[in-house]
Amino acid sequence: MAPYAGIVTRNLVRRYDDRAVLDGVDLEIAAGEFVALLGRSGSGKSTLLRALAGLDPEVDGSGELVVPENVSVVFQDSRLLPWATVLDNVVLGLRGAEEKGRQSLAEVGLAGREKAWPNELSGGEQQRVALARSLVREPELLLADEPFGALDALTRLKMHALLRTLCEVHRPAVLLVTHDVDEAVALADRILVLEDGRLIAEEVVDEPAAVRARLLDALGVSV
Ligand SMILES: Nc1ncnc2c1ncn2[C@@H]1O[C@H](COP(=O)(O)OP(=O)(O)OP(=O)(O)O)[C@@H](O)[C@H]1O
Repeated sequence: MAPYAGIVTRNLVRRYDDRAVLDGVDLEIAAGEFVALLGRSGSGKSTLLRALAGLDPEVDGSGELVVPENVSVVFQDSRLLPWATVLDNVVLGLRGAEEKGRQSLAEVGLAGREKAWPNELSGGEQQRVALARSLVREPELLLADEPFGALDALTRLKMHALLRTLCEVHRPAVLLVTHDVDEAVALADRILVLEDGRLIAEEVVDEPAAVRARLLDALGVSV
């Protein structure tokens, strides 16, 4: 059987000492689907994402944990290497990928900046490089942990449009962790809410205004 191109978890549990920070998470994301994960601070969002990225050896799925092999992760800070050019940051570890790296940089709007150093770029541009670095690997699954959290509001809106376009072209499964209800509604096909390590709500984004109101309610924000 071909490997599943999205995510499946069943009863995913992560404990710190005796406390279950992930407390039986069942999650499915289909190939090409864009899912946002909302939750209050401390609800376990980053813990779940780390587990899905294979970065947490302690996670315990007494059921199943299936993720594709080719996973890319984007974080809130771009994590570029300061001593490598923009292009080298994109293709680092990939042989013979310069041309693809250039194409990826063009896709994120940075054609001509290949030889720049990371510190010559704005925060938004650095996140564009981080996106190019992810996409050049043609991931089946893109995990993003508040990738736009440190950007100003206008840059964030531009990055939303860019990410949507890139995902429509490349069609990875996406799990985007965010604090921002409006960001989730603008970007995702489906939104999940995590509370104390459990998924407590799910919304398919069909009527954005109604979905937004229900999500705020699920998050305990009264409007
Ligand atoms: N290394 C650790 N040791 C002990 N507890 C931890 C550790 N890492 C995370 N936790 C705890 O797990 C819980 C979930 O943390 P996590 O970072 O996943 O939350 P989050 O929803 O991503 O929060 P935020 O939105 O603030 O980033 C928190 O209560 C946190 O204190």
